[in-house]
Amino acid sequence: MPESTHSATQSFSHSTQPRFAIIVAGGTGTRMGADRPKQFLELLGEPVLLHTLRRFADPAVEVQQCVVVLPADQFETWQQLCADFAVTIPHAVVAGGESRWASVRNGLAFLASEQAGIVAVHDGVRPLVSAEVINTTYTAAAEHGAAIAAVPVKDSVRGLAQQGSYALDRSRLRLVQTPQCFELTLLRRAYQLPELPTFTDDASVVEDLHPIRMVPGDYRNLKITTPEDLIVAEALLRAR
Ligand SMILES: Nc1ccn([C@@H]2O[C@H](COP(=O)(O)OP(=O)(O)OP(=O)(O)O)[C@@H](O)[C@H]2O)c(=O)n1
Ligand SMILES: C[C@](O)(CO)[C@H](O)COP(=O)(O)O
Repeated sequence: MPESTHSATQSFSHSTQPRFAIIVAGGTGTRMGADRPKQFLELLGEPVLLHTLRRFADPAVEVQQCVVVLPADQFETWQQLCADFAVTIPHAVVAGGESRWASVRNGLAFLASEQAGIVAVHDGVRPLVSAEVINTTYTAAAEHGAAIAAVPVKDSVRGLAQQGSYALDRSRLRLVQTPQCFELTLLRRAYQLPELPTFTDDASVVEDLHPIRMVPGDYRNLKITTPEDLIVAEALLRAR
């Protein structure tokens, strides 16, 4: 596998490659409006972030190294939660940045530069991700260089016009989830580019360098963003 290339696309080995995970939990959860960042709120008695970390510690997923990105002022909170919940899952903790983009960049910088393999970026607030979705995304990225989980749009969708609105063809749209998996050197190159003002996900950082493969996500893999998401997430966890 080339360490770096100037061509628009690279070809990647189909063989099993080492797997790394960056779990981004460096946000403050303004839309949740809770008394603490939403990654520390409890679902069925355990912090959201602990549920998420467990998903990546599942032996069925075979992740070699897991990096958790946290707000710099929340290290002690997490340390205390790990003690309270007797967490023994090995993971590194790295300080996040002002934006999700900066948090991913910091997580990436932690992974040793000589490492090669596939890295998953996953939201710390998507605690319901299944081993199947994680494995499918890693496998597709090992084959194609870049793969993300996504689901078809179920509702009708309209765009905003200067006056009124217009219908969009939902069959050509997908809702993007995490994990988003990439060949490590590709993601490193992408995160050397300037931060996009429209940034919301890693695929948008990589797409100018390499095509993004979409693999089936899961409607249950919801992102906890606003208070009603906690109710749905608890119901889904109970149904597991
Ligand atoms: N500076 C940031 C901002 C976000 N995230 C993480 O990116 C994921 C998705 O972001 P989002 O749901 O927007 O989380 P928050 O930024 O915390 O929420 P809000 O936008 O409502 O403030 C979350 O796991 C969040 O912790 C991060 O690591 N660093
Ligand atoms: C990456 C992501 O989860 C894809 O849906 C999402 O874009 C991140 O959430 P944000 O609220 O836009 O930061």
